[in-house]
Amino acid sequence: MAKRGFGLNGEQDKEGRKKITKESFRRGLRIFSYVLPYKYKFIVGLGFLVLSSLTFMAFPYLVGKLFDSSTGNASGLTEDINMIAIGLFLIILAQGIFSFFRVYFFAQVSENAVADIRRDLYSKFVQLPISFFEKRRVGEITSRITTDVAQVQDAMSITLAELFRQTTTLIVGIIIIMWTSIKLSLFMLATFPVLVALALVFGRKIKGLSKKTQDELANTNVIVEETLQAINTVKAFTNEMFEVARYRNTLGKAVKTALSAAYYRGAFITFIIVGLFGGIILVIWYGATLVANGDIEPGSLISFVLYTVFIGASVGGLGDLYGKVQAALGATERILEILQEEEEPTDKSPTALSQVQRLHGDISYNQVAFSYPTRQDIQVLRDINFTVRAGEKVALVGPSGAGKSTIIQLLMRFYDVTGGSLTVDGKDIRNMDLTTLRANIGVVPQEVLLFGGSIRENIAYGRPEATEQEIIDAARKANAYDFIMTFPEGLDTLVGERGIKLSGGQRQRVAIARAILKNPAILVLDEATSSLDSESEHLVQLAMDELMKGRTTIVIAHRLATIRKVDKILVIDGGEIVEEGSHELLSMSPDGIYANLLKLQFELS
Ligand SMILES: Nc1ncnc2c1ncn2[C@@H]1O[C@H](COP(=O)(O)OP(=O)(O)OP(=O)(O)O)[C@@H](O)[C@H]1O
Repeated sequence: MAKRGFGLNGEQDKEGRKKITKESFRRGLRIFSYVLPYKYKFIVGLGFLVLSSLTFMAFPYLVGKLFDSSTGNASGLTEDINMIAIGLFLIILAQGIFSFFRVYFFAQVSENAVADIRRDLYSKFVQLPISFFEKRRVGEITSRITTDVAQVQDAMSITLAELFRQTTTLIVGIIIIMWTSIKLSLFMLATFPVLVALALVFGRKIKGLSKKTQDELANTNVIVEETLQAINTVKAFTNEMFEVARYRNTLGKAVKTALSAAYYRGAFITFIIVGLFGGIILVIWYGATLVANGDIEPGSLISFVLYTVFIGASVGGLGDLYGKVQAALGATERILEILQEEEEPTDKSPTALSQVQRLHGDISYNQVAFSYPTRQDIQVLRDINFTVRAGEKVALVGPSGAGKSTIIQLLMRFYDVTGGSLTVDGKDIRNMDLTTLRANIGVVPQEVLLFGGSIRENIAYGRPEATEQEIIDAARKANAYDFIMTFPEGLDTLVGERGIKLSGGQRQRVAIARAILKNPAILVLDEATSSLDSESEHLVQLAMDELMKGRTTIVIAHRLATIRKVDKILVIDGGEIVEEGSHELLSMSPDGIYANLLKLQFELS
């Protein structure tokens, strides 16, 4: 099951709707700050909305007059049937033109405002700390930027206009019918509120169900997303049918909810038809007796009935809109919650990267302890003490889950230490500018993920402003240039989706070229666990050696053969440093973990 919504509070139900209270409404209105830059267009759109809503109200009046003049009951301006018909036509024409401009202007406002919201959300997402993403599923985060924003857009363009139109119809309609005949109006209104109340209760139930249907559908999408992202795993485990069954199951649930929603929707429509038309028959019957008594003109009865239909339709529509406003308020709340999340303290100025101060690369871990924010009960690191002087090379070895990657994550300040301190060039990294720190660290990760663009773009990711020559030099140093040139499009070869798929060793060399281009003072090499063929391995190793020159390097080593030359090896186990020393020293103590790991790997190979 997807976790739903962020920080749902008491006023927000589990379906993500928001009770319409004064407070929630006031908070929801804050999203309209995004409309402010387009306020003039918004006001013009609003003007057309008022005009189109009001012109429409003249329609029943003129139809009544048309009827009166056809039966010879009219006088003055409304005597001429043709004139009234032309008037009617003009009104409809005006209504059509006003509606066009209303839609046009509101679309301009909502499309732009919504793009601004999406831009801000995205910019927020990429600047939020890693811990934010660990607490949520990707599908859930993307739905903020897609579904929730779409709901706000609906609210800004359609819902708001409809709300206004229906309310105007209701109020102006009631005023006009009162003015036409108090008696008939009172008769109509005596039957109407009952229908209104029932319609609202019904409407609410339906909104709840349709939201539930949407959520069930979202759950089915989560399965599609997850399995498509990990399609290799699904196939490797021959779990296709298992996934199909899982998907079918959730689809079944969605259909069940959708059908139950449809049942209520059908009943609602029946109720509206029977109830409202029944009401209209009553009004016509009573109105006919008034006409027979000479209390009102026949034309007025026709106008009255038309206004009653309008009023009825707007009441039905308002029930629908109530749910939409609720949903939009819920979506707004979730969007605003994200926009208020605290970003990482990186330097966002445009010159930040070009003016980064270069660090020496002295690193020191002082009694570092750490637990992940999502699992605070488990201490992943305890009492980690070591220093790496600028230019030195240190290797971290140890069993899987020992805490090696965590040690690196702390250096990147993806998380803050929970005990002790971590200094670079003698300064606690918590007091250091985050952009400076990260700009000085280059990472070649275990699993290199390339972006879907060209090889050139992927290398230039290390320094987007790099020149063509610098990119080529970096590719050469990384032993990547030769294989890149074997592709017909060279550096322009697309990788990933729709492009060429690079082998593990090739991807690593692209990542190395990227790191060379970044030219960091500190380097983190996370060795691939999967071994490459010896030719590829040799090329990668040479590229790594080139990359390490003159940089402080921390290697997470899985294949011990590659780290004999490092200055110091730290053996990590259970979140602690259990052995420390050079390869020669550690391999000499026969009972040591390192010596045993070495023996094990030797036997395996
Ligand atoms: N993001 C996370 N949230 C919570 N716990 C985590 C997280 N990442 C790792 N852990 C836990 O922290 C411990 C150390 O993990 P870490 O990835 O540092 O080990 P490692 O030595 O790098 O292992 P490997 O060699 O398999 O990569 C493990 O028990 C792991 O389950």
